[in-house]
Amino acid sequence: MINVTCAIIKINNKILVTQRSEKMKLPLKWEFPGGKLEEGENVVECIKREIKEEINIEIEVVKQLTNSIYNYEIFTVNLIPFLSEYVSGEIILFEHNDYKLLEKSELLQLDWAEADLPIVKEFLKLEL
Ligand SMILES: Nc1nc2c([nH]c(=O)n2[C@@H]2O[C@H](COP(=O)(O)OP(=O)(O)OP(=O)(O)O)[C@@H](O)[C@H]2O)c(=O)[nH]1
Repeated sequence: MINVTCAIIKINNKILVTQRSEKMKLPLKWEFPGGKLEEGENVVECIKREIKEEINIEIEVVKQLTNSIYNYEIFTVNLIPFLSEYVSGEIILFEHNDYKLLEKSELLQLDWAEADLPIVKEFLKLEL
C-alpha cells in the first residue's frame, strides 16, 4: 500500500483541483494535488513539500480529514487528505495537465480518481 497525502486548498473561497497528465497513472483524472510520503517525513511535511514541488505554492494545513483506502488493482493507495489554505506563490503546474478553481457545489461534476470520492463527499458535508 502506498501512503499519499493530498490537499484540499482554499483560495478566495474556491477549491483548487488538478487534473493528472496523460503520462501519469490514472491519466486525465481529477484529484487534489499531493504525493507519496517519503521515509522519515511526517504527513504535514509531506503535503507542504508536494504542493510546492507540483504547483509552486505555499499552504497552511487547517485540518486532517479521513483517510481513503482504495484498491486500484495495480496498487492500493492510502490517501491522506488535508484541508488547507493558500498562503503564497503563483500557481505553476510542473506535472499536471490542468487545474480549476471551483465552487464547492461544482466539485462532484469532475471525473475524479476513485480514491478521492469519499474525500470529496466528506468535504462537502463540512460547513465552511
Ligand atoms: N496526488 C494524488 N494522488 C492520488 C490522488 N488520488 C489517487 O488515487 N492518487 C494516486 O496516488 C498516487 C500518488 O502518487 P504521485 O502523484 O506522487 O505519483 P505519480 O503517479 O505521479 O508517480 P508514479 O507514476 O511514479 O507512481 C498516484 O498513483 C495516484 O494515482 C490524489 O487526490 N492526489
